[in-house]
Amino acid sequence: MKTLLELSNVGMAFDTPKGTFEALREVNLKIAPGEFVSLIGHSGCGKSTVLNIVAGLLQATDGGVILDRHEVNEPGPERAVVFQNHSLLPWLTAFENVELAVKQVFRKSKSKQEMRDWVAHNLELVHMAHAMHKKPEEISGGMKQRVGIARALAMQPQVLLMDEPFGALDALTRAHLQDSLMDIHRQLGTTVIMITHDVDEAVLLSDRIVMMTNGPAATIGEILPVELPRPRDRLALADHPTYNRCRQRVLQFLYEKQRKVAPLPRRDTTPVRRQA
Ligand SMILES: Nc1ncnc2c1ncn2[C@@H]1O[C@H](COP(=O)(O)OP(=O)(O)OP(=O)(O)O)[C@@H](O)[C@H]1O
Repeated sequence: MKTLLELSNVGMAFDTPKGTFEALREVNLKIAPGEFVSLIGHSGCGKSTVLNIVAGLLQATDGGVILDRHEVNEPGPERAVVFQNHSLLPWLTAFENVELAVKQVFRKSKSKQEMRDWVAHNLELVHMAHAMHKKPEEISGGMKQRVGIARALAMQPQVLLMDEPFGALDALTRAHLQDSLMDIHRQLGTTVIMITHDVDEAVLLSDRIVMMTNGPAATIGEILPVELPRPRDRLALADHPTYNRCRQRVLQFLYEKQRKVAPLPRRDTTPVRRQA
C-alpha cells in the first residue's frame, strides 16, 4: 500500500495541575492516498487529540507524523480542518468566507478572477451556489457546515480532517451531508480522516474504521476494513451482509471490549430479615 500519511509511535502527555496526564500512547497508523478513514471511540479517549496532532495544532510529545515525506510540526493548508461547529466569520458572506481561505493559499498562483471562479466552483460542489451571498446567520446549520466543507476543499488539501462534522445536525440533514461527502470524495479522491461517534456513519463512509481504546494512554485497538463497493447507497446497504457485519464488529468493540460504563451492581435478592 502506498502511504500518504503516517503516524508513528505517537504519544501525547499533557501537563495538568494534578501532574502529567498521558492521553495517547504508541499510536501507529498508515493512510493511503485517497483513503477515507474514520476514528471512533468513546468520549474522551483521544480522537480529537490525534486529529489535532495531524492538523499541527498540537505537537506530539512522542513519535511524530509524516505527510508526503514531510514532518508535520505546525498547521498548513495541505491539512484542512472542518470542526463540528462551522467556525465561519459571521460578518462575511459564505462566498467571502471561502474567498478568505482561497486568498491565503492561492494569492500568488491564481489571478483575482481565477480565485473568484474557484470559490464559486467549490460552493457549487457542496450545493451552496444559491446562497453564496448570504451571511452565516441567514443560513441553516447544515448549510453552514456545507460552507465549512467548501472552504476546506477550496484549499485543495492533501488531507481533509473532520472532527465530528455532522455531530450537531438533525438526522435528515446529516444524511444529505453524508451523501454529499461521498460524492465529493468520489469526484476529488481527497484523503479524509473523520472523527465520528456514529457507527452507521463510519460504516457508510469509510474504507477503514480505526477503533480507539479508552484512555488514559489510549491507542488503536482494532482497524476494520469496510469492503463495500462504491458508490454506496444507504438504502441498498441496509440489508447488505457486509454492512451489517461491519456494524456489528464496531458495536462489539465499543460496547463489549471497551465498555465505558461499569456494569450495574447485581441486585442482592436475599430477602431482608426484619428485626423483631
Ligand atoms: N489540553 C489538555 N490538557 C489536559 N488534558 C487534555 C487536554 N486536551 C485533552 N485532554 C484530555 O485528553 C483526553 C483525550 O481528549 P480528546 O478531546 O482527544 O478526546 P475525544 O476522544 O476527542 O473526546 P470526545 O469524543 O468527547 O470529543 C481526555 O481525557 C481529555 O480530558
